[in-house]
Amino acid sequence: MESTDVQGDLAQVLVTEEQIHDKLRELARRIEADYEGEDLLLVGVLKGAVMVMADLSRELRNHVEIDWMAVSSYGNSTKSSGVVQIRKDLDTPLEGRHVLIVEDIIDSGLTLSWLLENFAARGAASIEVCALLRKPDAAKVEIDCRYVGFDIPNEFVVGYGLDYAERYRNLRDVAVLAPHVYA
Ligand SMILES: O=P(O)(O)OC[C@H]1O[C@H](OP(=O)(O)OP(=O)(O)O)[C@H](O)[C@@H]1O
Ligand code: HPA
Ligand SMILES: [Mg+2]
Repeated sequence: MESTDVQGDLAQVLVTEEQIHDKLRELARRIEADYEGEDLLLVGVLKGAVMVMADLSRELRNHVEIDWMAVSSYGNSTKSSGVVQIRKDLDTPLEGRHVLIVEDIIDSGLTLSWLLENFAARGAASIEVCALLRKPDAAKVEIDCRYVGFDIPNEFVVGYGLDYAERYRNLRDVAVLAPHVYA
């Protein structure tokens, strides 16, 4: 039978639940100040950004709307296919809106670079990015990200929304996936 020992699949916890929540609180205070008096449209990138959106949005005390875009480029792999596929588009027109894209991770940067280009064509008043995690050593394109939670090493991580083959999204911490799981 397949192993059910989730902890045995993890090499090391990188960011704990508590560190995540402290950081999101800190980022929320900056976002509130930067968008004071503005209506903000938060756009979460499904599926990975679900946890960040849930926790960040509840920290914010200004008026916000929430919409979702579903894109995928990793499939069941630990490497980006480089091809971003839209699985669900926004319900909201971006024309004249202040948009904050909420992401779990910037790895190669290909997903966000594609999304930023796609959104720019829709006439938003402003577009910024908030990402909980970023891997500086994995960047294939540079992304201008105003709100970054943690810079992490170039290793495949799971938890807090991040998956490998759709598993591990429900873990509370962010951890490095043990190589034996995908080797
Ligand atoms: O910077 P990149 O190399 O493009 O990687 C980052 C993207 O990859 C992951 O999504 P994925 O395609 O795995 O879809 P998912 O969110 O449904 O897991 C993650 O949630 C980001 O959206
Ligand atoms: O390190 C990662 N883990 C899970 N999903 C991802 N998508 C891009 N990078 C990662
Ligand atoms: Mg994924």
